[in-house]
Amino acid sequence: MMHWGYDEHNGPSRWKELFPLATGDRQSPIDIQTETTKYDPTLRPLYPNYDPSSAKVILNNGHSTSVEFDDTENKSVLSGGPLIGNYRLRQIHFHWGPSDDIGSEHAVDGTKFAAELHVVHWNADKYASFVEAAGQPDGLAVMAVFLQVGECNSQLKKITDHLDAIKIKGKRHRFTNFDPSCLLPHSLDYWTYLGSLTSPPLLESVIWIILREPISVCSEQLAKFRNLLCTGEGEAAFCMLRNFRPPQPLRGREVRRN
Ligand SMILES: COc1ccc(C)cc1NC(=O)Nc1ccc2c(c1)[B-](O)(O)OC2
Ligand SMILES: [Zn+2]
Repeated sequence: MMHWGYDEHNGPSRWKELFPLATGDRQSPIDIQTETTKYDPTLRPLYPNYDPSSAKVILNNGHSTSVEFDDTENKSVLSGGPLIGNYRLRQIHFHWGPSDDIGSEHAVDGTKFAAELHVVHWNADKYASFVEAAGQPDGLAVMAVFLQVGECNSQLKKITDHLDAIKIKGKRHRFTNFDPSCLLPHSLDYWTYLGSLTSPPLLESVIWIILREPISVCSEQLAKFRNLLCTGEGEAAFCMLRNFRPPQPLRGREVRRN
């Protein structure tokens, strides 16, 4: 396998050949069995507090499209929920599939959504950098939001309108004055569990916070994500039709809800 991806020859079923954590006991995503989630009265409300000027750039990294934020100071942070202290916003990105009936990474009682937004934060109270935090069991906090196919999402349009400019892998475009809270649903009720990155290096450093209410996305917007290329300048063009990892074994982990 030359470089990991989501095709038959380099996809999730083969990642364990290069990334042994793939078979670890706190891997993500998972299928959330809502009947076995445990209400925890000690869980606090989520408190996202983002400064739109932290947004810097939107890019195509060959595996997804991401908006990167200035994480050199605590300008945009997530606190509350299951978290101790402030987790600093680093980037947001999306996962989707080749058709509207699949695409999310986490599932709910076996049901997948059309796509999934990940809002990635790192524990800047305890660690000096994202990469250091990514190696620690309490290093990262990722808020996941399900995208349910239906009405076009006018807030998501701020992202999909820029995808043509970053069609090719490696392309980046200035993208500022953007507060990712605009992509959150009305309710910030959530499930939470301990897991991992869902793509290599699959590090087991993520406190997952999955919002229970989805946001909407329409087929035309999903088609724009699939129009991105996972190939670079001068390479044979291949579209980014899918970039989701299927659910992984729970291995006895508890999923709590507020
Ligand atoms: C330590 O990992 C890196 C080190 C240096 C660079 C430049 C990139 C990475 N990779 C990385 O952050 N992946 C990554 C980060 C966060 C999330 C995911 C993947 B996801 O599971 O999809 O959602 C949350
Ligand atoms: Zn992700």
